[in-house]
Amino acid sequence: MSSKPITLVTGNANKLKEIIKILGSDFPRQIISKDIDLLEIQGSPDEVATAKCKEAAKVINGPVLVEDTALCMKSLNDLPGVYIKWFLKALTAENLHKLLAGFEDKSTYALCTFAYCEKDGEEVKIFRGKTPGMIVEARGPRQFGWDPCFLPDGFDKTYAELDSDVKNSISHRRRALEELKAYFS
Ligand SMILES: O=c1nc[nH]c2c1ncn2[C@H]1C[C@H](O)[C@@H](COP(=O)(O)OP(=O)(O)OP(=O)(O)O)O1
Ligand SMILES: [Mg+2]
Repeated sequence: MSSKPITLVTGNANKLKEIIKILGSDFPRQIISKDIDLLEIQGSPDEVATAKCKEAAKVINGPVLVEDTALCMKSLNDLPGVYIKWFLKALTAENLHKLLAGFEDKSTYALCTFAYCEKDGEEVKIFRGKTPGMIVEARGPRQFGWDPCFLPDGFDKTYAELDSDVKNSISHRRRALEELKAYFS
């Protein structure tokens, strides 16, 4: 495996902050970030992350890491899934819970999919993390996406209400990064 710095490509500053915090100072590879809004295809979370990674590898001459986050509602057969960004944009966090207004079952899981590739044309490695919970009316700071609407199982606070260290200890992103850390160490 190369020891070149890894370029993390994301247009989302909140994601970047969490990833750097979770990886911590003992991660063996240097991470540099690049803010490019990559084209996102339609498909499964793995397909979306893989396509993003290949796209990033074409732009960056070296190791690249990308991440895609999906929010999967059981009553909607896992939609909005990878399309959550557009649903959130259209509805805002204030109205997201209304998607499930006609359904008893509010259970939803957050899924984080990282895709890593050494360079353009090389195999793409996938790392996944999932956190189960449910959708509630927005509560807490409106700082990061759907955080105010997601109540992780076992907690009485939404992601937005939880201390960031607590979110980072149980989040979909944390769980995916544990897999990634295991691969790189
Ligand atoms: O932990 C999270 N807590 C709350 N909201 C979150 C979280 N993680 C992603 N999100 C939001 C951002 C975007 O509205 C959608 C995922 O879409 P997604 O394409 O992965 O993110 P993005 O386009 O903002 O950044 P990127 O440039 O890395 O693709 O869910
Ligand atoms: Mg995106």
